[in-house]
Amino acid sequence: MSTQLSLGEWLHTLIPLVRQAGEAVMNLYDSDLKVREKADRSPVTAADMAAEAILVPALERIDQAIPVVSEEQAETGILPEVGECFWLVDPLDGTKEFISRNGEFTINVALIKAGEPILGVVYAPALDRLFAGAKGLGAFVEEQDTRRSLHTRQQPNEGLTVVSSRSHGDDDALSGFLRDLPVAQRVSAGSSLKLCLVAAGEADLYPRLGRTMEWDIAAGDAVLRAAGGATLTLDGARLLYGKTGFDNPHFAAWGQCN
Ligand SMILES: Nc1ncnc2c1ncn2[C@@H]1O[C@H](COP(=O)(O)O)[C@@H](OP(=O)(O)O)[C@H]1O
Ligand SMILES: [Mg+2]
Repeated sequence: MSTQLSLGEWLHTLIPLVRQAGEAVMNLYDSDLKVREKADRSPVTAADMAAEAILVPALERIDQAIPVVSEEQAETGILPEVGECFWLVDPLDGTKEFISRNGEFTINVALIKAGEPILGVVYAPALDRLFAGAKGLGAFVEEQDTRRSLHTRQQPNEGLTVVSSRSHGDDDALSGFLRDLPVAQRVSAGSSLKLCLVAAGEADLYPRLGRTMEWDIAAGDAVLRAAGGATLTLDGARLLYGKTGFDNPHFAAWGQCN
């Protein structure tokens, strides 16, 4: 990694940038949105584009040596060659939640090194929650003008709180996956917030048995790992990033796994 900045300095630089992208998204939240459907049939709006237009040039300016892979650029075929170290950006994750105006959408920036998400910032501007974390530095959330550190929790005696997608059902597969686990309750949430809820000890498990792309989850996964959690493939291996095509296999994100 050629950057002169440490992970702590990167976090310090990124947080105002991600907040700025969040402001641009919120400026469009109450407007009359035009929604276009992409090739994968997921929606995209002017808010996705506005946030990307802030994040991508800023990251490239700070360190030209680190390639940036961003969702909407990837959709138009702009995919840089990535080496050991690169950025993954989802300028608006949970676009469906943004369109239905339930607040559960996020701006996501992650730094990948050797297949591992080593730094991530996830901002939910409508909820006033910004999650961040980096390898070796731990994880934290900023809300209501205060910052507190985040840790995953031990599995409660009464059973697991399982969080799953609000908009992308994988119900049969999910029920099968959960059949032999001690589930106390199931909750739904949009976007990468699910990973952050596990990082914050507000949930214990997020199984995703449907399609996701690396930029959807890398920042939330970085926060989760920094808070003590793990994201595993169904074979039990740690999920890796920088895969051909940037799509993910099915996975389960755990607060604590034994
Ligand atoms: N069939 C599919 N192909 C590609 N991505 C999909 C998909 N179904 C869901 N997703 C991804 O899942 C994300 C939403 O996750 P969730 O269901 O957990 O809220 C979407 O992110 P975007 O909103 O950034 O497009 C979208 O990229
Ligand atoms: Mg997106």
